[in-house]
Amino acid sequence: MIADQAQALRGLVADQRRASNAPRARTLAITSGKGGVGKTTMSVNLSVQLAQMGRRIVLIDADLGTANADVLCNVAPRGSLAHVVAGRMSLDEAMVDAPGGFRLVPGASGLAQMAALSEYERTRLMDQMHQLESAADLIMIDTGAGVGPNVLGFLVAVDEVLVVTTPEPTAITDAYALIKTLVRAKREQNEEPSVRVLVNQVRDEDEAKAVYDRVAAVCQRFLQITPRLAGHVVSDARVSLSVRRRTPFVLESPSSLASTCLNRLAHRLDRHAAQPPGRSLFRRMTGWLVG
Ligand SMILES: Nc1ncnc2c1ncn2[C@@H]1O[C@H](COP(=O)(O)OP(=O)(O)OP(=O)(O)O)[C@@H](O)[C@H]1O
Repeated sequence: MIADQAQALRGLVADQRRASNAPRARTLAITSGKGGVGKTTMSVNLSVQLAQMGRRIVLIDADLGTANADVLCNVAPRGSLAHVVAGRMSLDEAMVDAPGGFRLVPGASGLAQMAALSEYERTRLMDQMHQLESAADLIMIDTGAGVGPNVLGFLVAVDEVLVVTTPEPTAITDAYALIKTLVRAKREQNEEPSVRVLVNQVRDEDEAKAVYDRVAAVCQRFLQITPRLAGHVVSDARVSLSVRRRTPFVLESPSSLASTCLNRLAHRLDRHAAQPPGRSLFRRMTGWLVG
């Protein structure tokens, strides 16, 4: 049985090598050091905004602790990442159409640690992820907060990491701790991560710039990297209202200050996404998933 699975995996890797020149989606993980900073709210609204700009967006809710993107979007999940991992559904079957035109793979709060998956489960997840790469322009992965093994595996595998923080000192400290862990993990593979910082719940652009400067200064001093500023989103009562109404704020209040910020962020990320991608998500995940 194990020999069969290993053979299947080798076949899969060979297939992907052959297909490595095919166009593929860029991959972006949205993460945070501290919980509750607005990571999921930003993931959902960014997905809506980019979809409305004509991009094919898939958002995977990989927050295994508190998966709730489906709740924010008010969609009824047919299945989740747990069903995909268990082999009961394909990623395509688990995906649901979400508001604004993006597709969502609902999360699975009860899913075991990725590190604890069996070889069959890992192989299956890799295969499914790879199939997705040619069916989307951008795959966004909403990870859990902090730097557990599940989160780190995704962060190391994607093209780019968007770290969400607020001006709270604890959120800033935790954002730095997460970037530090990511930099170390990437350097073990002789790579440098591409990190952007999104400052959420600020008064204005000046406050966002001050928060970014603090994060960038410690990163430069202790890690010798300079993360880029992706943008900011102001603290806006319409955001929490839209969360309660389970409608993305960029749809419910398109002319609000928060929506203006989100729009700017989406255009900036989209410009960046136009650049040619590097290694595929599948290839990057191989090391992590094969273990
Ligand atoms: N820009 C903003 N203005 C006002 N409220 C906001 C803003 N961004 C997020 N919030 C509020 O912060 C709360 C937490 O947001 P969210 O659930 O997206 O955080 P999270 O980082 O994904 O949390 P978790 O760690 O639990 O996954 C929500 O109630 C949301 O309404």
